[in-house]
Amino acid sequence: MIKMQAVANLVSGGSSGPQYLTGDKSSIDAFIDKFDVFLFDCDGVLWSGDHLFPRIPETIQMLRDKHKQLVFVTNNSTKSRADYKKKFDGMGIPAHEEEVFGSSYSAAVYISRIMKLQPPKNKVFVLGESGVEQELQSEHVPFCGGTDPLLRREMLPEDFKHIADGSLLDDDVAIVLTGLDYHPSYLKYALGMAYLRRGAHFLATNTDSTLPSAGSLFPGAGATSAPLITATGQQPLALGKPSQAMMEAIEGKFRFDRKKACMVGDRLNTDIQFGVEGGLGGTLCVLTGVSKKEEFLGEGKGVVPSAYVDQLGDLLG
Ligand SMILES: O=C(O)[C@H](O)[C@H](O)COP(=O)(O)O
Ligand SMILES: [Mg+2]
Repeated sequence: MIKMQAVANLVSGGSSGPQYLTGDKSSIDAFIDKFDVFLFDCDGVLWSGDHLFPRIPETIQMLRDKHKQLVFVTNNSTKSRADYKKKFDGMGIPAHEEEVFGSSYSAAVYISRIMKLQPPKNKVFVLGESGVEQELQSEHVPFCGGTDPLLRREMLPEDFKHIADGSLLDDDVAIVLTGLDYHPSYLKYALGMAYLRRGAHFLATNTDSTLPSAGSLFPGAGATSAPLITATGQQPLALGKPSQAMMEAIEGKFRFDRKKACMVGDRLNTDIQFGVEGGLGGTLCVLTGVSKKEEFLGEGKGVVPSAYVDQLGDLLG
C-alpha cells in the first residue's frame, strides 16, 4: 500500500520538504542511486544500546552489493574503532574497523595532528571511558584520569588541600577532554576544574545532551562537560558531529565527493546538521532514535533532512 506522502513525493518530485521514503520502493532506489558514499550514525540508527534494530545487517550488505562506500561516524566516545569492530561482528553487521570514525578518534587526531603540543606539557586529563584512552594511545598522546580506578572514590577532606596546593595535580597536563563518562566523580570534576583554571585547553569529544539506549533516553556526553562549564564559565571545543573539523578529517581520510555523499542519522542537531553544514548531497533522518518527525515537518523548521524513514531497514523496501 503506497503511503500518502509517497504519492505527494511522486507528484511534487520531493520538493515539498523532506521526502518520506518508507514503503516507496521506487523513491528509495532513486534516493540510494544518487549517492556513492553513506556516512552512518550508530546509536539510534543501527542499534539502541545492545538492541539491534530490524534488518540492519541486510541493509548494510545491500548497500555494499551496490558498491557504496560506507563510513560509520559515531559521537559515542566510550568505544574505540577496535571496540566498534567487535560490536559489529557481535551483531552480524558486515563492517571494517577502518570504516569507523568516532568522536574519540576525531579528538585524538585533532590533538596529535592539529594542536601538536610538545612534550612534556602535552598530557590530556580525561573525563570519559576507555574508548577515549585507546584512541589517544593510537595517536601517541599521553593521558591521565579517565578509567583510573584511583579516581573512582569519594572526595576526601585532604583532597581539597592537595588540589589547591597543586600536589595532586600533574604539571604535564595541558588539555582537559570530556566524553560520555559512566563513572563521574566529584574528585574528577575538581581535578578537571583545577587544570582548566591553570589554563589547560578545554575539549570535548561531543556534547550530545542525551544518549539513546534500550529504547529510551539517558544523560549524554553533554552531561559530562556541563559541571565543568558551570564551574569555570568556559565552553569546550567539541570535536564530534556537527563539528566541521570532524567532516574535514573524514573527507581527508576517506577521500570522497561531498555532493555524492549522504549522512544518515537519528539526531537533527548533530547528524543532520553535520551533513547540511558539510554541504553533503543529502541527509536521511531515521526515526528510531532521538529526533521525531514533528521536529522537522512543517513551516519554519531549523535543521531539515532531505528525506526520512521510520527505520533504516526500510531501505530494503
Ligand atoms: O551522549 C552521547 O555521547 C551520544 O548520545 C551518543 O554518543 C550518540 O552516538 P551516535 O548517535 O552519534 O552514534
Ligand atoms: Mg545517533
